[in-house]
Amino acid sequence: MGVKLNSEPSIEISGLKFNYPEINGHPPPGSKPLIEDFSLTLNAGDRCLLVGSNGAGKTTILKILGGKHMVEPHMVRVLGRSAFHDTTLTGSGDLSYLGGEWRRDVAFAGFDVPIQMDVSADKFINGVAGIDPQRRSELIKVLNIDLSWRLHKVSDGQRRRVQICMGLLKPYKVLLLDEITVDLDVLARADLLKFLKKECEERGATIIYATHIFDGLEDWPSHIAYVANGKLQLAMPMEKVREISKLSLMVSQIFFFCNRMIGFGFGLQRTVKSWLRNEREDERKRRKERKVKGLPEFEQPNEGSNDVRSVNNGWAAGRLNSTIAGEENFIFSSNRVLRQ
Ligand SMILES: Nc1ncnc2c1ncn2[C@@H]1O[C@H](COP(=O)(O)OP(=O)(O)OP(=O)(O)O)[C@@H](O)[C@H]1O
Repeated sequence: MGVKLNSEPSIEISGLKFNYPEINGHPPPGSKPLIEDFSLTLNAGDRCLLVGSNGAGKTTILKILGGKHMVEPHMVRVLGRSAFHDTTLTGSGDLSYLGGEWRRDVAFAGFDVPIQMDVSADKFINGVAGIDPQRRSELIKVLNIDLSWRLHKVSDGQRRRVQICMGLLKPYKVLLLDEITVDLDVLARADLLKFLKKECEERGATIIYATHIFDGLEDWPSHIAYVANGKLQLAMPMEKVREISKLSLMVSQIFFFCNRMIGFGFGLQRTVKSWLRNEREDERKRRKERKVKGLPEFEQPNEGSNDVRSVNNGWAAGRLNSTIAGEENFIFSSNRVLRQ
């Protein structure tokens, strides 16, 4: 799949393990890894949707890929390099990460700029040096930005568009998107998705997009990856998903795998919903079984593997690896917390 401009994969995740460390820099002793046995390979031109329920680990995976958390270099390679250890990846703009939570600042070219200050969109966008003027104009058009906007007076969605524009100014090779379209109106979202698809098809960019919003995405991804409880449940080209989905219509009980994809006909949203519903049912069953066994209904954080210290990682506190800034001080998944 994808535009094979380079035989080397753009993204290679092999046997990724990760756990968030505590204040002492280590994960709780004996705790189960949050991300485990995670492997995924994507090539130039691939557009991968990353789906999963709240708390599944999508943001964590994207942050690891964006070099914000340290993992062993062989576990995660972006453009053949370790995102955490090779700071030129983000510095050069080859790797761009746009986070989903509302953030007040934009980090661009190493500077933190408050995006709600009294400054015009023009100054903000045109103030970045070394950008191809044609690309800049195209982005301003795609995101329908009025350069005279004063950023402290515009709406959340308008401010968000300026933020996204800043994040896309450099012609990245790998783009990590963590639900960036929540504030956008339908038209702005559709135009942005179209632009991003073109970037993959024409320039061979690789995009991973974590989202819960499937409207208008039917024809967008080339691949889909479904994550649950930090584990990759499946990852495959969309054609294959469609094939299996069709097949599952004809033969209703093919095998477990297909059951996870059944919708009545292919519908991305329906398909993902059925995965999540199955996951929730499995979880309920597990909880029931635990109760019967006299165990606490919810798994305790330190149940599971014996030694996670060896697989951890550490935390890259304060590193400015993302195009849009913001280190989070919360421990819930990003979509579980209220925005500031
Ligand atoms: N800094 C942190 N320290 C400890 N645990 C964390 C931290 N950040 C997230 N977690 C935990 O990691 C798990 C996965 O969170 P993550 O944000 O990756 O999920 P997600 O799939 O992106 O969810 P959502 O769809 O809600 O955005 C959650 O259980 C969350 O509580």
